[in-house]
Amino acid sequence: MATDSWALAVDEQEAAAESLSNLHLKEEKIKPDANEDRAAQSLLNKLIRSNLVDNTNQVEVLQRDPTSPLYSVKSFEELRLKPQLLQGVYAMGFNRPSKIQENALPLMLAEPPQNLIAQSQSGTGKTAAFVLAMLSQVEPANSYPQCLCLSPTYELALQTGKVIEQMGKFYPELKLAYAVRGNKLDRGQKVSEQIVIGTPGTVLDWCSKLKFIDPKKIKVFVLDEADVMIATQGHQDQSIRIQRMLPRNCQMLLFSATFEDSVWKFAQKVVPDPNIIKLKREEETLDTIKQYYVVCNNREEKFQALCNLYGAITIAQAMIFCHTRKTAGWLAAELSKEGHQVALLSGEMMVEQRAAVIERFREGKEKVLVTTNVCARGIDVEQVSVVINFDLPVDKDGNPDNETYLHRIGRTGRFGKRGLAVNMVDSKHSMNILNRIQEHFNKKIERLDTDDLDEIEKIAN
Ligand SMILES: Nc1ncnc2c1ncn2[C@@H]1O[C@H](COP(=O)(O)OP(=O)(O)OP(=O)(O)O)[C@@H](O)[C@H]1O
Repeated sequence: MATDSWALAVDEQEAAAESLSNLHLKEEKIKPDANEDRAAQSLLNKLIRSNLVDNTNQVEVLQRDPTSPLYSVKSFEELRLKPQLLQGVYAMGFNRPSKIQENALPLMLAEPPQNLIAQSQSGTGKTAAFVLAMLSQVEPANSYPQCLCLSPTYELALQTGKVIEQMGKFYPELKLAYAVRGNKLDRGQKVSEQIVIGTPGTVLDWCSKLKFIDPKKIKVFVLDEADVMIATQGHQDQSIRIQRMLPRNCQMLLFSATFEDSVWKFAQKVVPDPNIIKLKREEETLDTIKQYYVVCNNREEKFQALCNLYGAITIAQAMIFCHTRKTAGWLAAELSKEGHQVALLSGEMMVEQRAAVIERFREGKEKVLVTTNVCARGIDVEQVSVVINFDLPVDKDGNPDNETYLHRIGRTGRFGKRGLAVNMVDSKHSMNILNRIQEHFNKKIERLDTDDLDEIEKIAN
């Protein structure tokens, strides 16, 4: 997150300078902080995802009881799900369990139910897994909450709710309630729905102050997106307070896309005696990428160099990365003035708007996408074969951000597709950054003269 907060800080500085010059001192703009951005990123990923993220890495399983046999399933039938649920799974187009589901589902559906902490990158099937676990444990004849799921934001709760509704489609007696801000019940009323999904603050109120839910009757407790959750002030404490109200034999499940120390500490507080499942991210490499750099003196020259390259890069689809929203906005506008069709993906846009832009890009309706690092993080657009670093990625201290560099232009070995990366260098400082990136990966980055048409022709092929 270091880079993100750095870029946000740069944006804030720019915005501050702007507002000073406009003498709008009192109308201080409220900017989304890095945490909100993390939740937005997660939502964005959900909105644009239509498939599982493939992963060939081995799943690491740490069982609470190492002597019990390790089960994994290769089909949904093996799980002996209720027929209505199996029907729901197939209606969603799932033919077989994903890698993480192969191991997580037997553990979650075991008798007695087991606690679980699971970590794997976004899009690997975690949500579908815990939704299935909740739906399997519910007794529809009982009209009170039995499964409780915490999500970091209202929007993320709605997304998970949709999955519950889809998967439970053939289970009409099963009902779902949303414990989110603005969803009001009358005093003294009780929630009759069997599954409750909500944000920590509201769920805590519903369980304690307002007593809409009897926490002692909860059988399955899910804490989703733990990494996003703990990034929001107060959510960690609220989640722990909710967990403390649940019965001892309640099944506790926690999911996270990343696993920093802070997430791990939190997970251990809310999930006693856990089984642990981890799936590493697929490694990315620069082996199949041709890397170049272009020397310029300032932003205008970088723009000119980009225009020279434009014909060559638009043979395929390209992404252009800038450090701040402001540069990205400026660049997209300049390119448009030159008559180039480009799309802009910026942090100022609503998440839904961002999703629409990415969707158009994915469908090939847009060939060039200008964006900032913060905005593009975590978005995998596989067909992109050209990446332009209009600004090189740096961290908050101005050092090269190698991880982001690799993530922007690298490919997972399996796809092995060829790619092209062009880095714009406009100062001694950025040349130094480039050299350090080169050294770090021990991969040569060639100089490119964008006035030399033959050379440009060569890189495009
Ligand atoms: N077994 C499966 N077979 C095919 N598709 C699946 C399967 N499980 C999940 N999917 C689909 O793959 C996509 C990603 O799944 P899911 O949302 O469960 O992942 P996730 O790990 O929870 O991601 P996130 O961390 O973003 O919430 C969804 O579109 C989902 O419908």
